[in-house]
Amino acid sequence: MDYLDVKRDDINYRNVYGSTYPLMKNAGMAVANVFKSNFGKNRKVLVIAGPGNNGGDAICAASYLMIDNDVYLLMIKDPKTPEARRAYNEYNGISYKYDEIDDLIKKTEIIVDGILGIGISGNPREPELSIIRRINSSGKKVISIDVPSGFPYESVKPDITVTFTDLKENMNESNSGKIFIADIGIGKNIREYAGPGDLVYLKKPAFDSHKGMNGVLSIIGGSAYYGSAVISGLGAYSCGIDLVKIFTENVDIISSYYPGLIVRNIKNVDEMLKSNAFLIGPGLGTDFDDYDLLIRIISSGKPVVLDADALKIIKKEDVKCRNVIITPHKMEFKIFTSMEPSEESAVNFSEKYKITVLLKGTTDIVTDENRIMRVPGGNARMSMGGTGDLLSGMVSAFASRGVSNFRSAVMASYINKRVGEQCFKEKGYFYSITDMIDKIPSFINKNTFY
Ligand SMILES: NC(=O)C1=CN([C@@H]2O[C@H](COP(=O)(O)OP(=O)(O)OC[C@H]3O[C@@H](n4cnc5c(N)ncnc54)[C@H](O)[C@@H]3O)[C@@H](O)[C@H]2O)[C@@H](O)CC1
Repeated sequence: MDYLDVKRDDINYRNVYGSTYPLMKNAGMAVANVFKSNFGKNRKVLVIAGPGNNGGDAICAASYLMIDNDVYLLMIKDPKTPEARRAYNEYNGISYKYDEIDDLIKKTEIIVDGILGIGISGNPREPELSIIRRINSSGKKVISIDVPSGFPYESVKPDITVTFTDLKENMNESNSGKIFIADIGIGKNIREYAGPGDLVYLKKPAFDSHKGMNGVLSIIGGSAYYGSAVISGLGAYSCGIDLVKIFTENVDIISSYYPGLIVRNIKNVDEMLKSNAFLIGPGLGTDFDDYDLLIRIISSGKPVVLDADALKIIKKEDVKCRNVIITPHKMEFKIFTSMEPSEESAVNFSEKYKITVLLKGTTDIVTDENRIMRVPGGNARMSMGGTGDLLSGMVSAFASRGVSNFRSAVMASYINKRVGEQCFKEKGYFYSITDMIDKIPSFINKNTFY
């Protein structure tokens, strides 16, 4: 688990329950419970709280620890987040300021470290760095909250770390002491169902970006249905990527649709293979006969999304252990996998073939060999032609921007469902695919770059 995973969970929890404060209280209680089982009670405890939610957890822990210990709460700075402020307002004990730290350390037997959690960016600055060093040279027992403060840079060396939900990247006993993993109440309904938090994986383009840095996508299609490749291309552009190139036999026709699309003859393989990701299938037709080209693309090692007719042409054996995402509806799933379409089949297939599966339905299922995510919603109008092309365009766009296959599929599915719902609200059963495309940029813009 890394910072983005935690952020994702928090946003989705807040989206469902309104506030993450219950998680903070549970985190504080988990720390107090681990404290009690390791150090007993009637101890002199210094709880050091930073300004973020890690500090909020520390304040909540102090509230629970006060019940059967002497607690000194040291606030390094004023709490900055709404949850940490609430924890501080509800705290009934006395709190101390940074300049009293040396006296407080002397007085105490055990230090609870809630200075910096997983929200750290860069090496700890002052005064946090000095506090980390003071703690390490104090000789006191230390229990860290979520991660040792400063981690993964110069950090507290605790005896114990109570971490939440799952181990954080690169944590081990030599940098974190004895590790306890606490469940703080992020249930399956948050972990396995998509929400706006699933958009955290899209990175903001660098200020000095130049053309091609933020995704170049090759679409192989448009041989039989010209518009399908165009819809995928427009969907991809709506996700903020730099270049969308369509490789097809029908260059003149497809070029006439939209000036932003780069349309090339399918024989320009060298140019095609320079992209960051590929989408094979929209409008490709089942008569497409250059199988060697498709295998060359799949063997490139870059992310490849297979949709529509590609799922009728390409054999499942040829995608095994490849960097591939498939986006079938139920019938395509059946044709491609020879399995009855269901959540269980999608999971089994992705485990066996080690690829990402996005099985479309009233609830989309996204699964790779390790995880599953469900994306419910949408409406009956989404059975119109083009919604699948739009979805696969978005999946491949995110993959071209360096988002992992699983996260690209979840993000695209979530956006597709919500945008379809927005259109339904405005136009009922009478909206069109271009209505959906038009709504994508503002939806993404509203839900990214926290
Ligand atoms: N889903 C979860 O796992 C939950 C996690 N919670 C806690 O929330 C923490 C993350 O909270 P936040 O995102 O508020 O982040 P943190 O509290 O870890 O840190 C953010 C604060 O540190 C400052 N900061 C960042 N880098 C710094 C540096 N290099 N030197 C000095 N100061 C620096 C920032 O200005 C900000 O005030 C987790 O570690 C965990 O303790 C809980 O509150 C509840 C839910």
